[in-house]
Formats: sequence, C-alpha cells, structure tokens
Amino acid sequence: MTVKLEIPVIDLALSDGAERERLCKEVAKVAEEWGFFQVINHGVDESLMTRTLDVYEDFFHSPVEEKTKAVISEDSIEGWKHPTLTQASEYLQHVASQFSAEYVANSWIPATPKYTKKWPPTPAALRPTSIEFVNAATRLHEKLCRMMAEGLGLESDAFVKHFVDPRVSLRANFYPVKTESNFVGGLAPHSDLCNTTLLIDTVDGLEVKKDDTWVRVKVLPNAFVVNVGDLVEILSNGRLKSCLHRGCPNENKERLSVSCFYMPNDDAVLAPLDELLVDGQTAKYKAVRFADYFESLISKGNLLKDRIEQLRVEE
Ligand SMILES: O=C(O)CCC(=O)C(=O)O
Ligand SMILES: [Fe+2]
Repeated sequence: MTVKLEIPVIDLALSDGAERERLCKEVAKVAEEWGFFQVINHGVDESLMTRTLDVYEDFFHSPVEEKTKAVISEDSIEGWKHPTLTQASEYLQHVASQFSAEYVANSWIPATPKYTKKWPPTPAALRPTSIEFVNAATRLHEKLCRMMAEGLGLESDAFVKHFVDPRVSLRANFYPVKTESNFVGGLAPHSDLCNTTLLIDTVDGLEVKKDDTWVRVKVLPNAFVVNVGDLVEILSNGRLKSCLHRGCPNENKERLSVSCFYMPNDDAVLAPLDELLVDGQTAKYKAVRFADYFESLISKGNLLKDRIEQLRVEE
C-alpha cells in the first residue's frame, strides 16, 4: 500500500491565547518529526504576501537588461542569477550549482551599505515591499522560535536570545515550465543555513525528504511553509531537524517561491543549549560563530547536510 504523506498544517489562530500551550507542543513535535510544516492564520497580512509575490513576478518577467542591474557579483551569493544568462563566479560555483533555477537573493535587515548596494533598483515597488514583508515575516519567525522553545519545555527566549540584531534575507526562485528549448534548473537537495525559513509558495514543486521518501508540499493559499534551519538544529542539540528539501519546477505551471531566511548576526556563537545538556545528554555539535558557518558554504557547498555534519561531535 502506498501511503501519501503530507506535511503537517498548524492553525495559529489561537496561539496567543487559550490554545498556546497545546499549539507550542504541536509546533515542537512537528519540528522534531518533520522539520517542515505549514502555518495558517499566522498573522502576516495576506495582501502583503500577494504584493510580495507580485513584485518578484514582475522582476522575473522584466527584460534581461533590467535584471542585469542586480546581477550577482563575484564574491557573493546575493543578486540575480540565471542558469544560462549569468556567469557563476568561482565563489558561486563552490556554494551553489551553476544550474540552479533562476533566483534573486538579498539581505534586507540590517539595511547597511554592504547589503543595500545590492538591492535590485527595479521594479520600483520591489524595495519598499521587500522591507515591509521582511519586517512582518521576522515577527513571525521570532514567534515560531518562541513557540518551539516553549513546546520543548524551555524558556520562551531560549532560541531568540541568540538571534539579537538578526540578518534577514529573501530569495525568490523562479521556475518556468520546462520546454525543449529552455533550461529551467532546480534547487538540489539542501538544508537551510539559517535559524528558520518561511516560504510563500504558489504552485506545487517544493519537495521535502521524510525518512527515505520525497514528499511534495501541497500549496495552501495564504499559508507559509516553515522549516527548521541548521542553527535551530544545533541549538536544540539535534532534537529539531533541519530537513533536506529540493525545489523543482512544476510540470504544468510557471512557479514562483519566495523564501525568507532568519539568521543571527555574524558574531553570534551557536552551540547546543546548556538547558538541554542534562540527564546524561552531551553536545552533539561543536560551537560555531555564524560568520564562520556561513563561510563554510565555500568549503562545503550548499548540498545535502555536509555543512552541519562538519560540526558533529564524534560519539
Ligand atoms: O523553491 C523551492 O521549492 C525551494 C526554495 C528553497 O529551498 C530555498 O530558497 O532555500
Ligand atoms: Fe531551502
């Protein structure tokens, strides 16, 4: 018998009230079992989500000359990249495949010159909309990290106190329908190097590895797909899972997804929480400074879970 798996859906409507304790336990449970779930009634304005999708759809449909204004630079993973129309620098060859789907990625918080100078200048609504969206999404990231902590029986701020002055970025991925003449690409199996990821999806194509099966996420309108990133896996000493996933084109429809990555500042040091190292539990990961972990993208690339595996303490 084939069992059709679907990632869990959690309704957050009562998460600040009567149902908080139950919902925190549910969030922690699915983060433990899946590392992936969807949330509805999450509090982020639905029209803001739609406007965010719209500006990125406009971006991807802009003429190449416009997109080139935001082209990815030699030493960075930020900017616009296309599998055939842009060159992947040596740096980028190490951190991602030349053949990944078309994308544009930028950090929006903090708005320091290092990041602002790479923000795409067009379409005009892209900058204000991205800033508005990232601020709203950051509040949801924080809320979910608090809920996971509470659900594990920890203090509410057990995770978020490690994420002061966070860096928050967006990555919009664009997958036209494959034809014989266009190369679309996809996102190879990877885990995300952040604390948590929130993804707005439009058309089915995201796949999540559950045990040995790839499970295709069924898009729900106005939902966010949430996933645990590597850093929450480290802080939780492996209890919460940063799960492998891959981005695929849809067979019939053009597909756009927008991922929002919540990351700590460069100097944050991540290590399994002391509160979890009780009752004979020992640390399963070595401590790491975030900037060093980010740089390990170069040595380890963004494939599979090689980055986090390098921190694993031998048993
Ligand atoms: O577009 C997708 O399905 C996956 C996106 C993703 O995993 C990412 O941006 O990290
Ligand atoms: Fe991802």
